[in-house]
Amino acid sequence: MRGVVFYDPEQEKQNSNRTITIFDTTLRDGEQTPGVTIPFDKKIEIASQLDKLGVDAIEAGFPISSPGDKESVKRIAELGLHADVCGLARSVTKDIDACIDCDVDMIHVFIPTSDVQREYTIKKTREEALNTAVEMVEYIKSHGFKCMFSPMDATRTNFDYLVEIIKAAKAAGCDIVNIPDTVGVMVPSSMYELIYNLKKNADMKYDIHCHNDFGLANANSITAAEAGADQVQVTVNGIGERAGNASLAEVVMALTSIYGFKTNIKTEYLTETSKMVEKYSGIKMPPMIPICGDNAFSHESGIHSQGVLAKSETFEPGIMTPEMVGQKRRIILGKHAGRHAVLQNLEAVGIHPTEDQLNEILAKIKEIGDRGKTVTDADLYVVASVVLGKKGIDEAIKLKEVSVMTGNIVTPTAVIRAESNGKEIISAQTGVGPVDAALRAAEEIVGDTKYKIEEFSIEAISGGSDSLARVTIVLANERGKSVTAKSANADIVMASVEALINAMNALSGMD
Ligand SMILES: CC(=O)SCCNC(=O)CCNC(=O)[C@H](O)C(C)(C)COP(=O)(O)OP(=O)(O)OC[C@H]1O[C@@H](n2cnc3c(N)ncnc32)[C@H](O)[C@@H]1OP(=O)(O)O
Ligand SMILES: CC(C)C(=O)C(=O)O
Repeated sequence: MRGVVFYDPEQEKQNSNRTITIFDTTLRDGEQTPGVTIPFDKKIEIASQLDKLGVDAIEAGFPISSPGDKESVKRIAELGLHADVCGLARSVTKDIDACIDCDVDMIHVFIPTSDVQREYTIKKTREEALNTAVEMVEYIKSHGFKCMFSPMDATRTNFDYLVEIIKAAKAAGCDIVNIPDTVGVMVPSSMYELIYNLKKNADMKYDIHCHNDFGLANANSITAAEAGADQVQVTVNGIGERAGNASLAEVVMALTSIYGFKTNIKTEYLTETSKMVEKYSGIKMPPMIPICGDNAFSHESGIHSQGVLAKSETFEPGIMTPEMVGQKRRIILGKHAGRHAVLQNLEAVGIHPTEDQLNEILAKIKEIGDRGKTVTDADLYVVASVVLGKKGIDEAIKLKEVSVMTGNIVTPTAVIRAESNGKEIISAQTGVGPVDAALRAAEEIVGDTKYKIEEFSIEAISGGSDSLARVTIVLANERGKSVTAKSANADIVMASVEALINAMNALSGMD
């Protein structure tokens, strides 16, 4: 294991000889997140992205659950992906038949084995549940499909019974047994003991499926791999029932970067995959989530920024870099910033202040930060322009008027009047909505191919219909230089246009 005090080279050698396969269940357990339905076409896109990422298996859905789910599992199975496509089935033949109809590669059949679930859900005795499981595995195998068997709630199941049912499933031809920690009650030490003892008593290929009720899903999954599990079940961003599942990015990076295991994941696609699932599931990730979160490689504190600028490993793990996971390192300016960070951000856009100017710029940034604002690239440029007496804000684009027309029987249309380099310009555009129309019109002020909006996000700062809208825009010029600008306004169209004009002003100053 790397990055720990007690480094054990023998353990690292053993781990590096093992490839842990990744079974992704974003489209099945992930979609069981309360309130989440991923549209059909987005499921197809996510499946293709997961395949590009290199997951070994994709649980595409639960075909019996709805005609729509069955259709999407079938369509994903037809894509000809490199990953095995799997469908979920209860221990009833109609569920298995629905998976067979989809022509998946693998059928995942489950039956509750803990006393509480067995008695209160399927109402079968231990013996009846075991016999049903055997029948179902035999049914799947007789149709020529790969079979994964899950004794559901395995971690609350009597150990001797668990071994007995696993042995029976193995004898019936099951290819891999999944051990679900259905309600997330394990801790790493009990998980290690369970998998180690299962391997000893019922030698089999094992998969692990951990829920995050106590926040231990990732740790338990990794420990299961250490104890001998061959495969881990994960979801992108850890979405899933209740508190969710183990997170694909976090488990994969810990397995590979810390423990030295191999996986087939092309880690440079982790962040784009996370962003795709965030968008299509509607479950917004907090900035501080590991690996793919916006803050995962961001530094605002002056001491950290200075260290990272000198050598990134001072305040980053080093064994995992932003590039490895498709991220960017960001030096954020705010009330905690220091001179090194400000200087580097200015020099990156060709501004070279004197010592005194730098101190003045820093003081102004702290003033803005103390008012609770993050200082965007656009803010920094305006501050630097004023301090350096260089192209001031007076020469920038000045917004004079924004008017929009929208409704159910008119095409959304916007008119913008602005002054650019002393010349008045009026532009009008239509769009899919009022914000789109207004942004198109604003872009036209400088010529619509000069800048490209790389990112646009809008959020309501306070609740209610009178909430302030905060817009963040990342704008790039033809040479690939980009700036971030924000604006807040009670009117979403105004907030959007102001953010775009702020960004244009910052970029035009750098031309
Ligand atoms: C831990 C997990 O994530 S398991 C997967 C959970 N996912 C889902 O439930 C999402 C999709 N589910 C659905 O669309 C529906 O629940 C369906 C189509 C599967 C079943 O719907 P319904 O027939 O209306 O039953 P309902 O959902 O109310 O109850 C579940 C039934 O499945 C039975 N059941 C549950 N698990 C199993 C199992 N592994 N094997 C056999 N039967 C099972 C229950 O005993 C109950 O049967 P009953 O109706 O005879 O009492
Ligand atoms: C179907 C099984 C594997 C499951 O999702 C669980 O037990 O959480």
